[in-house]
Formats: sequence, structure tokens, C-alpha cells
Amino acid sequence: MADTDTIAAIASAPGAAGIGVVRVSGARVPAIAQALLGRAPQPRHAHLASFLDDGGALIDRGLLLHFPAPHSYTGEHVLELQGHGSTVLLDLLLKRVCALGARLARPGEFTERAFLNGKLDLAQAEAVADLIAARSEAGARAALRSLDGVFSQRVHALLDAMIALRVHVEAAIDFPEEEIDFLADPAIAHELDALRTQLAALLAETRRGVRLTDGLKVAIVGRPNAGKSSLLNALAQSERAIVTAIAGTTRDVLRETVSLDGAVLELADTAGLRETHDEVEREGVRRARAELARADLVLLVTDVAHADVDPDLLDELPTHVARLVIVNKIDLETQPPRAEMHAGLPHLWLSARTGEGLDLLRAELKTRAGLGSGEGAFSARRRHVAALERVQTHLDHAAAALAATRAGELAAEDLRHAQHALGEITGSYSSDDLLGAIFGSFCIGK
Ligand SMILES: Nc1nc2c(ncn2[C@@H]2O[C@H](COP(=O)(O)OP(=O)(O)OP(=O)(O)O)[C@@H](O)[C@H]2O)c(=O)[nH]1
Ligand SMILES: [K+]
Ligand SMILES: [Mg+2]
Repeated sequence: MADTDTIAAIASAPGAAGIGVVRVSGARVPAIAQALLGRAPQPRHAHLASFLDDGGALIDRGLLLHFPAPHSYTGEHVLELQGHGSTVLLDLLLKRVCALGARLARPGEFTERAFLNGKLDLAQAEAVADLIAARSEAGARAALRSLDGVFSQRVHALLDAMIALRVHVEAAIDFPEEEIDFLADPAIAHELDALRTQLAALLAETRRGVRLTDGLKVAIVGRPNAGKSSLLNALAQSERAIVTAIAGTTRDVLRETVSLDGAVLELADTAGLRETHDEVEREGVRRARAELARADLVLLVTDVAHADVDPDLLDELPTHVARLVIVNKIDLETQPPRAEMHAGLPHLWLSARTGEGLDLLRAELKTRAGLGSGEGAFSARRRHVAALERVQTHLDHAAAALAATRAGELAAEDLRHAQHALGEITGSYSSDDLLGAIFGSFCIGK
């Protein structure tokens, strides 16, 4: 364990509360505990203590708990001081602890130490923040599973398989006289195939995990007056967006978070797509297009009177973005609400005005948001998806190198990169910048 300084922070949420907690971690904890209690505390024992300031005046009376290293959250000596949940008293207590030799902790520094001391890997540390920030029960359950290591174990299983394959390929390169035969061995190709299948499954589950954590990003796009803003309002059950009969009403992207039985949706209403000379509207159209690339799901809204989906728009969508055509305004043609496939695209007939068919859309959105995706769902981040996508690219290249030319060196190089990308998820390979970005987004005291 690294010899570090001692950090302290208020670990409970700011504001008046029944109980507040000051947390301290580091080598000076035993001395600080002794000074506060007047004697050495028993490990993991709740002592009733009178917390005094530097002048000997009473700050508060509360509980003192010492978790000796290494059996603590950070792996260092940890002290927890529980007092009344008053911002003023907790500030005084924190000041006292700092006078006894601690310094103020940076955001996420406790968890960063837990990571550096091997108590958690990086994906688990991120799950701590996701658990605290969870906006739904499903999101919290998923974060807890990642904190328990469910996601990390899946990554490690893939890593083990990848290392085994690398050993085979590297061996073939080290013994060039056998290389041709060795790389031609169908076992290697099979192993690589199995690895790619395993990765594809993990990637799909990781994407679902991001949706559970971040919410499903839904972009509502289509031609002017199709009823995009009306649809946003219907889903949000409030008149969030301006709706008028004038084409080109919406200009800025309007975002709204909607919870459907615990499924979190990040809806974005956008300007109607059309060629226009209006400078403001043109900027709106540009923003609408930019929104497409950020989305997990695009709702292509059309009017039942001219239900057409712009083929150029479909071409523009990144392949990973799911699409659903909404045929709106069925009340105008007294058509029944329904879900059908057309030209390879799922279509939903509904009316944003009367609400007919909205239940079909809600059910569809809940499923796509990761709800009902089974018991094992874990939380994940976009960073993890990006890393797995890089792994996928490298494995594709490795497979191509082996299949076409039996280029062992190239395949080995790609497998090496793939392993590196995978290792970034759990933190076997991580830069200071990455750690700074991850832990800097935590709250103080965690
Ligand atoms: N009859 C009927 N009218 C609708 C429906 N949905 C929207 N409208 C009407 O269609 C017109 C345009 O609706 P908006 O929601 O503003 O359409 P939009 O796609 O956001 O339009 P822009 O922002 O201008 O691109 C309004 O007059 C709405 O009242 C529907 O389901 N049925
Ligand atoms: K409009
Ligand atoms: Mg609009």
C-alpha cells in the first residue's frame, strides 16, 4: 500500500439531516482517533465520543468508528465520525480533523484510493458513482451488480480467452518454421471465432447496461409539422414544447427526461428536417442532424397522410442507432393503432393528439431502455462500450489477417491492441488523465 497523506471529507449529503458523517482515511487515522476519543478505539466498534474543538469546547457528541487497514473501504485506516446532520457542526468537526493532521479530500478520492489499493477495479469504482446517482430502481440494481463485479468478471473471462489465443499465435511466430502449419490450424480460427461471438454478446449487454445507467437517448426527428413536439409532450405528459400549425416551430433541441415505470428516457425534440433559407431554422436543422449521432434510438415521425421516411435520413444514421418509424395523426384517417414491419423497419401507428397507440410506444420504449432485460443486467458506461468497440475492430482485423494471408505478425499485433483496450475497462491499463476524469466526476466524500 502506498504511503499517502490523510484525507477527510463530509461524506453525507449537504443540508440539515438526522445524522451526518465525516470520513477520514490515511496513516494518521489512529492518532486522530486517539485524540478525539481520548484513548485508542477498538477496531470496528461504535464508541460514543464527545468531539471537542482545538480549545476544548464541545462541538458535538456522536459515534466514532475505526476500520483499521487493510480491512476498510479504501484499504487504509478509515475513521467514521457520526454526528448530528448539521452543516455547521460537520464543518467544525471537519476543521478539527484537519487540525489533527488530515487535509480535505478531492472528489472521489476515497474510491480512487480503494482502486489504487486493489479493493475495487475501475469498472467497480465507476459503479459506485453510478449507484449513488441511479435514477431508477432498475438502474440501482444494475449498478450494484457491477459493483459486485458481475461486469468485471465478464471482461476477465474474455481477457482469459484472449490471452490463451495470443499465446498460440505468438508461439507460431516464435517458431517461424512451423508458422504456416500452425496458423493454418483450424483450432486457432475457431478460438478467434468463439472470442468474437463472446465479445458481441458482451457488447450487446454492455450497451443495455449504459441505457440502464444513463437512460435511453431518444431523438425525435422528421419533417416539419409531423407532430414531433406533440409526441414529446404526450410522452412527458406536459406541455413542454411549443406546438403550432406553423411548419418550422421548433428550432433549438429541446431535452426532457421522462421516467416510464423506472425506465429513464432522455428525449430530444428537434427542428423539422427540410431545406430552408431561414438562417435560424437552418441552424435548427443542423442541430437536429447532430442529435442523430448521439442517440440510441431515433423516432422517425411521419404524418399518416404522407407516411414516407426520407431514405437519405436513414443512410445518415450511424449503424448502432436503432430506428422506429412513428406514423402519427391516425385520428385524421380513423386508422387503428398498431405495430407492423414495413420495408425492414418497425412502424407504429398512433396519435399524439388523442393518445391512441401511445401505450404501444411506451411499452416499446421501456423494453429498449433495458427494462425487463432479465435478472443479470449490469450497469456500464459509454467509455466501456467504446473500449469494447475497439476490441471488436482489432479482432475483426486479426481474423482478416489470419484468413487472407495467415499474417501471424499482424494478427498478433491486433490481439495485443485488443487486450490493451479490454484492460482499460477494469483499469489494468489506465492513464492519469483517465483516472482524473473518472474520479473527478464523483461527489466529495466518496
Ligand atoms: N390531428 C392531429 N394533429 C396533430 C397530431 N399531432 C400533432 N398534430 C398537429 O400537427 C401540427 C404540428 O404539430 P407539432 O407537434 O408542432 O409538429 P412538429 O413536428 O413539432 O413541427 P415543427 O417543430 O414545426 O417541425 C399541430 O397543429 C398539431 O396540433 C395528431 O396526432 N393528430
Ligand atoms: K409545427
Ligand atoms: Mg416541433
